[in-house]
Amino acid sequence: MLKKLFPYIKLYRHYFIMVVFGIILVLVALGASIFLLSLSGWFLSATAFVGVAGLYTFNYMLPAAGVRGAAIIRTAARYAERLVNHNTTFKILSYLRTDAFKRILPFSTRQMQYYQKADLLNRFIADIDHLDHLYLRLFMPIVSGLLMTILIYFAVSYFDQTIASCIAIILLMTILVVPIIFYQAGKVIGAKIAEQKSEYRQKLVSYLQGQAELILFNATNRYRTELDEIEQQWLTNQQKQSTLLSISSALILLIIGAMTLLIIFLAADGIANYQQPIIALFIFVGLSCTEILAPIPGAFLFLGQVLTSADRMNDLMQQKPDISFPKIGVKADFNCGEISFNDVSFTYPNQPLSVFEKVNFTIKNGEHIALIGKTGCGKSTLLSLITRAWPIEKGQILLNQQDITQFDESTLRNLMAVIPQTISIFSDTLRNNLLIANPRLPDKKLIEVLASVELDKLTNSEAGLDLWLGEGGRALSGGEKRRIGIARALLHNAPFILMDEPTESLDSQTEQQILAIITKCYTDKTLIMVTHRLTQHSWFDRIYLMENGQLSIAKNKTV
Ligand SMILES: Nc1ncnc2c1ncn2[C@@H]1O[C@H](COP(=O)(O)OP(=O)(O)OP(=O)(O)O)[C@@H](O)[C@H]1O
Repeated sequence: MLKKLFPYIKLYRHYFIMVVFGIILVLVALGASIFLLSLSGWFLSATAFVGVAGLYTFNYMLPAAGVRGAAIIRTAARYAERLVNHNTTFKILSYLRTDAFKRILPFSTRQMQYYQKADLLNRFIADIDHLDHLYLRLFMPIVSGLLMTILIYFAVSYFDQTIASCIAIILLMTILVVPIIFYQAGKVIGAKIAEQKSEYRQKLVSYLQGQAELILFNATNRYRTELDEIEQQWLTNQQKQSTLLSISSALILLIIGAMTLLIIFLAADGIANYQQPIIALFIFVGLSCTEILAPIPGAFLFLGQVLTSADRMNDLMQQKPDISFPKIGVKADFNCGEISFNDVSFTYPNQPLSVFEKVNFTIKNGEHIALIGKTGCGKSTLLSLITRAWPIEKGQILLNQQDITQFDESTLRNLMAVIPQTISIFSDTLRNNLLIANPRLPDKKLIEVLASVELDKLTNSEAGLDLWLGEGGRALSGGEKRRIGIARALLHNAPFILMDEPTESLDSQTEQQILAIITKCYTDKTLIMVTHRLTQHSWFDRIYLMENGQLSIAKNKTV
């Protein structure tokens, strides 16, 4: 169990001072609370005991001031404790989220494909949130409970050693034994809740994203029923967890009640030795221990949930990236674009058949290449090997005679502009959608490039480059999205251009327009275009056919 939680417990060392400060404040708040109740109990008993005669002999002022002081300290310490401890938790959670995000950023496509987007989101939000129980619900109550037990022991033993020992033993046993019982009782339920929450969120996201298809195929109700079933199971488990929580509170009350009876019994035994109001003080110390014990069983009830979340985060965070880039790579020549594949073989993980076997070809600077082949023959895969989305199994890919593994990530990205099959439009302005390709360009350049891809009508509106695109913005047609992709590639201004079916699913007129833009804009770049329909074949220097894991030249301009 500790092994699973260790990576998260380790994080507390970054916030050591705040954690210690938090513990001190909890102790002050608990101490003030116990002192307040015990003193009030004693004060009431003492005043009743002295009766009217006490009006002249009893010092009312000092205990009353003590009660007031303890009440003020308790309120202030409780407030400060909440402030400090919640602040520490937020800091730890944000550190954890940032750290988790940094770790998954370098993951390869292979590693990312095992996680659905909704699952990742759930790990980042719900699982990390569960880990906050570790500090506020587990660590804090146990540590403060143990320290408070020691303090109470020394305070009460000033009056009576036996009663002090009795309180300390009962508190200690409760802090050490009760959590184990409730951890065992809540382990399975907690794990199920964490899993069901994740499953529900993933299904809900798919349900919302696939609304159009579900409605068209009349499958909304079926899907909704599955969703409701998971929700029902989740609620049932939450109900069981709440029942256990109530039982734990009842058990603590029972323990406190039994302890108070024992204190009365022990105090009554030595009644001749005490001033009578002191007995009330003992009783109220016992009763006020509820504050120490109340959060403990609940904390362990949630431990199963915390452990499942820790498992899910460990699974993500302990992976090493498949693809690593050197921190300082070799220098690249940005004025040349020559690419070579030397005996490159590649098989997708856990697949029986390889996609390529010993593929060899060289594309010279400025050449334009079309790559054709049947669906599923591996055209897109070939492009993704050049971008290092997947690690190659055997062979070598060279860009300007340098192995691609020797470039640092930023240099490799600056060497190539990629136009993928699906162009992502971000929910942002037209300007920011273009600047992802090159953040330092002035508006003038953006407008110029938009004009060259025949998208100037977008900037003709009043908003200009501030036109909002993506969700909630102006919906772009398929052809317009492709043009945005081409504009980004132009702004990136790299020697290699990789295009994955840039005219797929466009009507023939738009296709002609897009191809005309490509042939006009990329004349002096080295270009590889994956395509199914080859309409501008005279423009290409060579056409490669991919078949059975091999590349062959289907047409050569010079032949
Ligand atoms: N992530 C993956 N894991 C396992 N196999 C994959 C993965 N991606 C693609 N494949 C398989 O590898 C083969 C080549 O896929 P690829 O997408 O490169 O083909 P393609 O020629 O580009 O197809 P299309 O013309 O339909 O886009 C296919 O059989 C595909 O099922």
